Amino acid sequence: MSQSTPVLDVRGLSKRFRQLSPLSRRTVGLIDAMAEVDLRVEAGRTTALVGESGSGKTTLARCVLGLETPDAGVVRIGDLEAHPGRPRAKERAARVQVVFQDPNTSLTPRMELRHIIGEPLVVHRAVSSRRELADRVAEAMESVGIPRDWARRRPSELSGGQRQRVAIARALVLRPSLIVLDEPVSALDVSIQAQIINLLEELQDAYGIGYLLISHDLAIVRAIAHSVYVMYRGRIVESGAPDRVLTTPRHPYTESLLHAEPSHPAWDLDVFDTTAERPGRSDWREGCAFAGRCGRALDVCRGEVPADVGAPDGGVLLCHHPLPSHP
Ligand SMILES: Nc1ncnc2c1ncn2[C@@H]1O[C@H](COP(=O)(O)OP(=O)(O)OP(=O)(O)O)[C@@H](O)[C@H]1O
Repeated sequence: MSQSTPVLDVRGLSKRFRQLSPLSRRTVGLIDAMAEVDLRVEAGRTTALVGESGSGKTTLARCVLGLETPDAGVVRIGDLEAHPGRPRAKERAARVQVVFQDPNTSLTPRMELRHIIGEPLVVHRAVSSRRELADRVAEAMESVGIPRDWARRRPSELSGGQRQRVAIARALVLRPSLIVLDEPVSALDVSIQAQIINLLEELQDAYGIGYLLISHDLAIVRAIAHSVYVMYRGRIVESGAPDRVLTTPRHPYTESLLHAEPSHPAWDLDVFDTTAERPGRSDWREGCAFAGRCGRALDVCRGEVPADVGAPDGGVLLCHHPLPSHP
């Protein structure tokens, strides 16, 4: 993978949650939601994070956004460095924004668009006059294809695609270097999805924004990502260029995602849900967490945590018995 300046550089990020008993609220176990994650997003590029439900994608995104404090590791956004002892959440918020999956729930339905889009500017004291506020809001609206004279309209008057444009305008208004896109089109009609994807690409080209894309939809990852990281049970098991990882995966888990894709593009079925009970090893304490589900598992996979053996394109490959490069 290329080594230009990252807008996001995550090193050794780990987060463990306490599992509480629903009755006594006592700790009954610990969940390693994310362990020793390294990840980069470069300016003007898109890094995709894929993995089934419960693999830790949201936890990683929340740690990047400063909504969750990791137990260990460093999050660098440009030259701003945050770590558990110095989270720097407020400073981070101006540089990294997020677009959520469902604009119907992420936008307050009865708030006027000018207030929804302008709010981050007010909260971060990024403007010095009402005039400047109105201009910045109008500029953000225009950049996402919403007419500036819609400023007094409300989300309840808009279609799903228009609402997602508003959510993107709100994310853009502070001119962040990084935007986390959390399933940005999966709540939209298929006919609208392509328009929003095109818009995101245009904005990236115009402003050089880095995107961290979380998506279950590999077609979207193929369409817009420049690099892809595959997460399983809190660890990155494979990474690299999408046209290599998603055509000749080396990790058996990545291959299983590709096999699940054609008939079930959302692949969040129970069988691919890491939170579901299943036989075999399920964590990384003594060996590979995927060994219990892996057709290629050897004794070593059950007894030793795999080290990164390196993917052919310079990415990560966490596997004792990877698939051949040219099957
Ligand atoms: N606040 C929390 N308290 C306890 N456990 C949590 C918490 N947040 C996440 N987890 C656990 O951490 C693991 C990773 O969850 P996470 O939501 O990050 O996965 P995900 O890949 O984003 O899943 P999805 O695609 O379903 O959103 C899961 O086992 C989840 O149950």
